[in-house]
Amino acid sequence: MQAAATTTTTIPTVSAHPRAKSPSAFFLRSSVPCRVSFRAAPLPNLRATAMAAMSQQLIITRPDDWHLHVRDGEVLEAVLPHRAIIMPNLKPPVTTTARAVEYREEIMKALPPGTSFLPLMTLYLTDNTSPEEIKLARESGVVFAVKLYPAGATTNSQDGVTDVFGKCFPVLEEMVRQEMPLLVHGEVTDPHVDTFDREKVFIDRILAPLVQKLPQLKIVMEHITTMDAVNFIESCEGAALLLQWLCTSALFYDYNTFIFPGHVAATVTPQHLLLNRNALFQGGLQPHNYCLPVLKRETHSMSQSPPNKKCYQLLQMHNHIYFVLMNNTLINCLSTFYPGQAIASAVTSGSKRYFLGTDSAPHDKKNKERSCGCAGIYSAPVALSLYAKVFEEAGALDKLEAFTSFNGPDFYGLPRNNSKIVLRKSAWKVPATYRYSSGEIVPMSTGSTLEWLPSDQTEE
Ligand SMILES: O=C1C[C@@H](C(=O)O)NC(=O)N1
Repeated sequence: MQAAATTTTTIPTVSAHPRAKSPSAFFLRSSVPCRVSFRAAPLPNLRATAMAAMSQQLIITRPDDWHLHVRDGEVLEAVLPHRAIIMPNLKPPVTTTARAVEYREEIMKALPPGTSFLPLMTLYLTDNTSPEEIKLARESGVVFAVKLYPAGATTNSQDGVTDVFGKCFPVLEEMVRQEMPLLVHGEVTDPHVDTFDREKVFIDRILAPLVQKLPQLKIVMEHITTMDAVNFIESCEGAALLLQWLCTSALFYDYNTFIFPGHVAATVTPQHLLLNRNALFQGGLQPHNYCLPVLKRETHSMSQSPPNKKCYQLLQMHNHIYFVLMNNTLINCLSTFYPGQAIASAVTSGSKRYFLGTDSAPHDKKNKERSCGCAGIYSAPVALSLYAKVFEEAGALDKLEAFTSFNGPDFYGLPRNNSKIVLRKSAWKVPATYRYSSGEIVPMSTGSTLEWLPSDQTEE
């Protein structure tokens, strides 16, 4: 089982906010520009002095979470954070605007008075969702996006979509008209496709054709796990840039009349940056590292060595050419030449196409450890420390804030948060479990020591 499980902590609650010193407290409230400062701490007061290890700190704009599961009932109260896109895969799922409005109220009721938290609600797309529902969703002012789960792809996805083009196309067209983003769990569920290939096949069969058919649709590929996904995102970006360049050149008149496939972005979880599939089997079966999409090969995630930025830049350049040539072989060759750390390289490169989405998915410990355990990793309390670790190891701490706090709101056309948080270079131990009223939840990196400690910016 997991490494050293020694301490237990009460699960961080919203009421702990905004002055809480819990590592989870970084996630709350909203609001504009920023400053990343990396500096020697001035030891402003006694508390700071007590933090002997504190020698560096980062002040960044308060992050958001663009992919979060807060559940309902007791777990909802236990895990609620900040401004976040709230996933709709409850039991039963949030398939209508009316239910989304209700669920939002439940979330707001779970907040202590005075807490400013903005839940951005989503609709769960089914084969039977109607274009009228999308209009209602837009009119409600509450529903922010629509989530596509291929039926059977993950937790509570049995009511998801069975045939995107056959059953949902009119709805997707309406989403374009309503400027409603589509959030995608990008895995096919075809039993003949190997679990580890499901993301790649989804891109080939669904996502690439969808971008071609509806290039105006804003799409976020959630929790990407493979180099294939990075290539896809870069290809869309490359094609958009190239078309823009061609159209602004003397050959074409008004490039605004053309539609660019530049509306595709991705969220990335801490686990898909830091862990590979070995983490599922190290020293025995590790249910708390099981999530969907499942962890992938080392070549897709982070390695011990820092990602090679030169390789990434080359890959990006070739991708742009590739998109023009539409030649699959070329990209496959490139994957052979530049293997490894695809996701970490992309995320830490400074590209605006990637942003923070933890997919933090709490399940009670007993539901994770039973004979058929649930998929989902509870990362909310540790996520920011882990993202900081990835950027630090890549020598790219100066790009952390864009990933956590700018790229998401910029892509969605929302204001950036005003408030700041502090990340101190100060070792802290992740509790073995977080308790809530009916049980306990094991967090990612349980029992281990992390180096970046987030908290609200309360002084100076
Ligand atoms: O997409 C998802 C859903 C999530 C959950 O538990 O809701 N758990 C996962 O591992 N992946």
